[in-house]
Amino acid sequence: MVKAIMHGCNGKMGRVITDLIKADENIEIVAGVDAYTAVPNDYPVFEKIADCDVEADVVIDFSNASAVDGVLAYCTEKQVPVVLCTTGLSEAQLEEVKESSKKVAILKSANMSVGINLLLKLLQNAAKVLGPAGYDIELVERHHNQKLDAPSGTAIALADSVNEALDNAYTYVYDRSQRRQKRDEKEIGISAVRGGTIVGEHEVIFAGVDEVIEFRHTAYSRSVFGKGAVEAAKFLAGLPAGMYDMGDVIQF
Ligand SMILES: NC(=O)c1ccc[n+]([C@@H]2O[C@H](COP(=O)([O-])OP(=O)(O)OC[C@H]3O[C@@H](n4cnc5c(N)ncnc54)[C@H](O)[C@@H]3O)[C@@H](O)[C@H]2O)c1
Ligand SMILES: O=C(O)C1=N[C@H](C(=O)O)CCC1
Repeated sequence: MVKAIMHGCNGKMGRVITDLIKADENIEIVAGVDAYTAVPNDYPVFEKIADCDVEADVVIDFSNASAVDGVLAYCTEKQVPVVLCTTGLSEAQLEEVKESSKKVAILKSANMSVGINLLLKLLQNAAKVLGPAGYDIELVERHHNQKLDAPSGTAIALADSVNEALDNAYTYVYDRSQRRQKRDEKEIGISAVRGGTIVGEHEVIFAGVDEVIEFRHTAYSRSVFGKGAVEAAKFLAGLPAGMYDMGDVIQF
């Protein structure tokens, strides 16, 4: 039985994962961490991860970028692998994730769903054909009105996947409002929409002369992320230091 600490246990994703793990006989939550503690839980909850003295095999993190430094410090010190799902990390934090992965197992993914992880691969084939053929590449993401970061971590991951297939020759443009010029051929435009309770939508648009090809992923519930995170936690527990991603968990 894998013992997990749920970091961000009282947030939207923390609640989804708590329910999923209750129904899974191979993993249990032995402790939670959340700055907001006014929620009844079946496991002990600590306000800060540094206060958590419960032994575990893995940490699952869905919290806030400001909390991630503490998660990395805890996991490297206690030698507990971590499934890092929080988005909106700074460049310095991304560097720290890399450094920490030399000391402990880290699985970082902006999106735990099967669909997005498949899309990351499919897009590379499309980009290799459509990029050199001169198709313009644009990305649109839509999320709920509570989301703090923009663009989504998934949008950045999709753009990175396309860009990697094109020898990283493209730059990202997030806002055209101050520009009075045509788009560059080697741009990926990334637009973010926020509203209501939209769980998560991503569109990757290849626009050519007289034709448009679009790839779209829609998450209808948070359980698509939750299921992936639980599988990732079971996969990561006990693994040596290193950087892992959902491609290691889902074998396509
Ligand atoms: N990788 C994925 O598949 C995926 C999917 C959904 C959400 N996310 C990301 O996960 C994060 C959380 O999403 P959410 O919708 O659950 O958000 P949320 O705001 O509903 O929940 C976050 C929880 O973290 C807690 N928290 C914040 N700072 C903390 C701290 N310093 N210490 C302890 N707890 C703290 C909050 O109190 C809250 O309960 C976001 O960054 C989001 O973008 C990733
Ligand atoms: O609800 C969120 O917040 C989500 N965040 C991730 C992102 O930023 O890509 C994944 C989708 C849901």
